[in-house]
Amino acid sequence: MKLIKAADYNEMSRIAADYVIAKLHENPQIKLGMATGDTPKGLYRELVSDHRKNGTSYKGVQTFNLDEYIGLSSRDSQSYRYYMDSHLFDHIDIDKTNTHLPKGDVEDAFAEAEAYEQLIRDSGKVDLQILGLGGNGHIGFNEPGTPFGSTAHVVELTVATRSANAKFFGSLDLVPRRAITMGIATIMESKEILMLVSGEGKSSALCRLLEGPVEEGFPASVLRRHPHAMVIADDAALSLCSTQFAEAKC
Ligand SMILES: O=P(O)(O)OC[C@H]1O[C@](O)(CO)[C@@H](O)[C@@H]1O
Repeated sequence: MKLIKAADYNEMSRIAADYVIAKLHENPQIKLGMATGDTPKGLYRELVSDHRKNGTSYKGVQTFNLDEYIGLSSRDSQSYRYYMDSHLFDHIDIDKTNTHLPKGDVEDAFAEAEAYEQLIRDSGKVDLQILGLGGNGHIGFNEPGTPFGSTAHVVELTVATRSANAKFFGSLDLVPRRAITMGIATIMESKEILMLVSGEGKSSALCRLLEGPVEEGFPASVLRRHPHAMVIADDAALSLCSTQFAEAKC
């Protein structure tokens, strides 16, 4: 796993954007795996700004999001579909029919999870998967203990994850209890993975990812088995990690 150090959130976002844009120029039909949450907002802001300034086109791009809350429709301002439209898709020239997320407002969430896995498989491999890091090590909504072999599935969210996301809903009670997420095997099928980590609050999780064992109890640790995984972390996120690792520039 490769580690790139950034001074702060803005630098992390710019480095990530430059990387994504370079990949997009190499392959205008790139399949991007998208993440939500606070962390990638700066990346999306940079992509929008580059699109406006330099005209980078997304006409041939397909996207596949990691997850969606069960029970929220695409019009709900807390749904991940709404997040993606408002932070990125509405501001670039992407064909929205090429942007994919699991549907949260379906009758049969289990069937939707299976259909989403199939859709990703039928589309070929995701070229570049963007990830954030949950404080408990979750990636997508794969909570600690999720088997590394898991494909897209319905998940009961932990209180830790719901509490972390209560900031978006205003109260814990309003955070949905279930979600559909790509599985860990789905994520690991991507040709390349780019994880973004920012802030002191993520530092102990980041150290465990960089220095701890690879184990299902800490889902993100699986990335150490991926041949092309890269983490861009800012100084605050690296602040608790061992000096030796924190100073390593790969
Ligand atoms: O970027 P944040 O808001 O810290 O969230 C980290 C991770 O948690 C999630 O929001 C899910 O809880 C992911 O989508 C995200 O990658």
